[in-house]
Amino acid sequence: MGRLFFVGGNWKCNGTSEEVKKIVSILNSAQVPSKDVVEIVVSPPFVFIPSVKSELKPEFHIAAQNCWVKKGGAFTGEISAEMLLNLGIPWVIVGHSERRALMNESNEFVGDKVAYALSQGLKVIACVGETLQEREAGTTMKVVAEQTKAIADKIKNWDNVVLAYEPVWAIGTGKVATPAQAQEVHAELRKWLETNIKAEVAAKTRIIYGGSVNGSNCKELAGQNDLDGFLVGGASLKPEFIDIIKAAEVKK
Ligand SMILES: O=C(CO)COP(=O)(O)O
Repeated sequence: MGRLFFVGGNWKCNGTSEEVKKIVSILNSAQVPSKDVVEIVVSPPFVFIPSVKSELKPEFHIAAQNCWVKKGGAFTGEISAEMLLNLGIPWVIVGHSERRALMNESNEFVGDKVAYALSQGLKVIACVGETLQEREAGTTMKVVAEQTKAIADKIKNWDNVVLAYEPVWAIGTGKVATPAQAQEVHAELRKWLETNIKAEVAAKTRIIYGGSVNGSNCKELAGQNDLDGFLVGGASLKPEFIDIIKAAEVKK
C-alpha cells in the first residue's frame, strides 16, 4: 500500500502572535514519529507564516489556507500561489468547506484553484465533504463525487494531491464521524478514483479525514483501512495535536 500517513493542522483564522509562539514551542518540544511514519503540516494564517516557518523544526511543513485561483495581479486581498512558492511554502489547502460556504467557492472554482496551484509547483490538500442535509438526504457520495470530479476534470497528475474528506456536520461541532462512517466514504472515494482516474491513483492518493478529530478519537479512526491521516482544526491549536500525530503509529 505504502501511503505515508499525513496529519495537517488547520489553524483557521485563529491566534495572536503570543499564542502562535506558544503553539510553536509546544510543537518544537514534542517527540514526533519519524518522517517515514508521518508527514506533518501546519497551516497558520498568512500573516504568521514567515515567523512560524522560520521557528518551527523541520519535521513540520507549512501549508497556506488558501491562494488565488490564477496568477497574481490586481486582486486586492488575495495571496498568489507564486508568492507562497517564493516564500518556500510547499502546501496549500484548497476548497475548505468554510470557503465553499462562506466565500461561495463553487466546485469549478475549486477545481481551477487546485489546477493552478499544482501547475505552479505547490502541493495541494483538496477538501470535499457533504452537509448534514445532504447526508440525511442520502446524497453524500453524489456530493463528494461531484466535488472530486470538478477537481479531476482540471488536473492530470495526482502525485501532489492529498484528498481531505471533511463532512461539514462534523467540523467544529464535536460530532465526529464514526470510524465506520469515515471508512465508508473514504473507500467510496478510492473506488471513485479507481473507476474514473486509474487504479494506480486510487492506490497511491492519500485520503485524510477532518471533522472534530481529537486526542481521544484519533487512534480508532486511524485504524481504518482507507483513512490515511487527518486534517485537524480546533485540536491542532492544543497539545493534543501531538497525540493525533502519533496516531500514525497505528499503521506501522
Ligand atoms: O475543518 C477542519 C480542518 O480543516 C476540522 O475542524 P475541527 O477539527 O475543528 O472540527
